[in-house]
Amino acid sequence: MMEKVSFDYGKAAGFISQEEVSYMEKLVEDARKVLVSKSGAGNDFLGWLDLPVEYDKEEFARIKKAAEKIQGDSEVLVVIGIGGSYLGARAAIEFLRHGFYNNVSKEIRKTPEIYYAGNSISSSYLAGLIEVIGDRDFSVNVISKSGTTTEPAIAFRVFKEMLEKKYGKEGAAKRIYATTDKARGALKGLASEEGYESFVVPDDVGGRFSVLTAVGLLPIAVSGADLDKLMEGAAAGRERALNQPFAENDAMQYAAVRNILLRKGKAVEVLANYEPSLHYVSEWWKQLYGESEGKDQKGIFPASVDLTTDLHSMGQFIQDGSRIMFETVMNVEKSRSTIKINQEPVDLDGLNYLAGKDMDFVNKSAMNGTILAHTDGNVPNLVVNIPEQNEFYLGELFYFYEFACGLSGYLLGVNPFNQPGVESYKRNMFALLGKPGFEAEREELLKRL
Ligand SMILES: O=P(O)(O)OC[C@H]1O[C@](O)(CO)[C@@H](O)[C@@H]1O
Repeated sequence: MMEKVSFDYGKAAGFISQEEVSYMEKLVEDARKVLVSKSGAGNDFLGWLDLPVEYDKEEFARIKKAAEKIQGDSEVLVVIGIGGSYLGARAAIEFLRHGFYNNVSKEIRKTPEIYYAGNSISSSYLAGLIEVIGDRDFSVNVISKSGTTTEPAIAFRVFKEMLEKKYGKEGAAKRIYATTDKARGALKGLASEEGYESFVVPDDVGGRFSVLTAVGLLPIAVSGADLDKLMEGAAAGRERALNQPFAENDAMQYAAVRNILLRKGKAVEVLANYEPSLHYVSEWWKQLYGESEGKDQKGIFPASVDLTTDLHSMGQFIQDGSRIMFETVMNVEKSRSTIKINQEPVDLDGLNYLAGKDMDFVNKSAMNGTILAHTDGNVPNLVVNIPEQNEFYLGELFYFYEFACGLSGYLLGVNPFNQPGVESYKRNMFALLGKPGFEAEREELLKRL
């Protein structure tokens, strides 16, 4: 059988019977029909379903060209965006490229350093980044679907001014790449006015589902990763998700099993990895599931841990704290590199019993031991197997999670494709900042502070 990203709930057998899973089959099958026929809630945001096979080929070629230009004329790329407008790119670059991407020598990396801005409002962070760039040549990819999000807009103002000081207005315009709505929003207006090269976030693709649009693809291409392979993997994932029957359909089974666990009171899902380079896959996943399912006072709270690191901090809680969670382990089957543990003539550190073994053997033993320990501690453990860290499997993994998320939202009875809840903090912040139009709210809030 061809290797693939796969889902395995075998270790959760003590918590979920085969029968229960089979009861879910019809429900998940119905959810798939609703999703694929685009007849459910939020159906105007389903462009991501077909992206791996129906993307804009002209724009795809332009993304690769722009990436080459940036690679040729910039030592640094600053990716400005927040939430779905940066997490996918960051997840992909960290998953696919060197573990110390920005720190390793240019000879090894071969592509520009990549930094992220506009994902907080910290002036210390931005000032630090400006120092890191120094007087080196750089370009900016500013990404905002709405084109009006405060965090990236502020960061962009700062970097735009820096670029214009350094290269003049015209020179700066050639180093600014704007990824935004095709017609609406302040960023679109700015891009047209100033003549920035622009890429489109399609109307029917929400931020958290946009990694396979220009939103993710331009920064990923600049990092030197292979976009074609990424899309191929996503297309393979799509093929399986859309067409395979429940018994062989990993995305459908993941949606079914997490829904069963939620109904048993497991309201938290902890996504665990054993590779630091998967940290941002978890961050991307948390937004995907959190924004899609956390509404109408419902949903599974998506949390994540980096292991074995967090076994020495959060491990106690997972093993023995409130029994509110299940755990989903991302298992990278074949590690990117191997390091052998050598024999020492005198076994002072007591590690000679591991001599001759690869570190990855130790890592996998830690993983397997932890899965069983947490299972014994009444935390159902699910596993997502990833054959190895390459573009193809990452594309497959992205699609697997996205498709399962759509199904899961429908099983929960929510609209998985909106995010009305994120507006509340924005309204308060605008009111406190004195943004025109928020005067009444401002009075009320000031009384409460
Ligand atoms: O791309 P935009 O419009 O700047 O939005 C960034 C992020 O902010 C949100 O709209 C939440 O405020 C997310 O859904 C989105 O991914």
